[in-house]
Amino acid sequence: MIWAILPAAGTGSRSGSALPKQYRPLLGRPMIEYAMDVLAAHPDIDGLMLALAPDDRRWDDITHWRNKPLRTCLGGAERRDSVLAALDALAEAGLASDDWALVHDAARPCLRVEDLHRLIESATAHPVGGLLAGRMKDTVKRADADAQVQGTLDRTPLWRAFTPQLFPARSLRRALQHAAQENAVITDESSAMERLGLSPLLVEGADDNIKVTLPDDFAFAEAILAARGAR
Ligand SMILES: Nc1ccn([C@@H]2O[C@H](COP(=O)(O)OP(=O)(O)OP(=O)(O)O)[C@@H](O)[C@H]2O)c(=O)n1
Ligand SMILES: C[C@](O)(CO)[C@H](O)COP(=O)(O)O
Repeated sequence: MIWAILPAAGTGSRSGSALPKQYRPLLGRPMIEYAMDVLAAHPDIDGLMLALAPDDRRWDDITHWRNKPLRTCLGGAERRDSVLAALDALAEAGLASDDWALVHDAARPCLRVEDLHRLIESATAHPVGGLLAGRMKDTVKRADADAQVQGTLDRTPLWRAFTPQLFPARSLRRALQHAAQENAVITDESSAMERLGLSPLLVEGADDNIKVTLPDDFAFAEAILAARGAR
């Protein structure tokens, strides 16, 4: 089974939104619903698990999303903790040894079906798992505290990590437990696996799989979705 985990317990403080950004409407629909639709529609995804803020009651009476089971759990202080809480909740419900966890930011509404399909095909055939990512196309500078260039990096081996990130659920849970015990700074699931010496597979995905982070990103995401015919 593949469970889609959507960490959605953040406040979106960088976005300037009065609402938690994952619920800010895009073309009239809450942002989170775009990713939920794509994930729930994929035949290989068996259910959705949302990690939510303590005061988030939006999903209390919703048990399915597009005919897939929808579960919720209480998220944590950091994204890492929210993903681990979702894995703990799935484990309590009985994680099988061959279950997979596909973690996708609720703040990435523009996920393409074809990228999701390619990730599932590639990552489940890889001994570690993998993640959608984009090759670095710009020249990359390293700067000092005053934003003065200190050097230029070779961009050839550099990629930008996106989500979804797809790993065996039990392995990912152990990796995140380990990171939490060491209070390691974990900003994505792959880095938790990397800390154990594992090398996840990078699966190239579309650059328009943006994470809505700053105020200007809302209009950018709406333009991407509108160009695909969302209304
Ligand atoms: N404690 C947290 C923090 C973040 N997230 C989720 O992780 C995703 C990516 O994180 P980010 O873009 O950083 O969201 P926020 O933490 O809400 O944004 P900010 O850092 O601007 O407050 C978002 O869907 C967010 O809801 C979460 O589930 N639990
Ligand atoms: C997981 C992620 O989207 C991969 O790029 C990113 O690390 C999330 O970072 P954030 O600071 O929690 O938005």
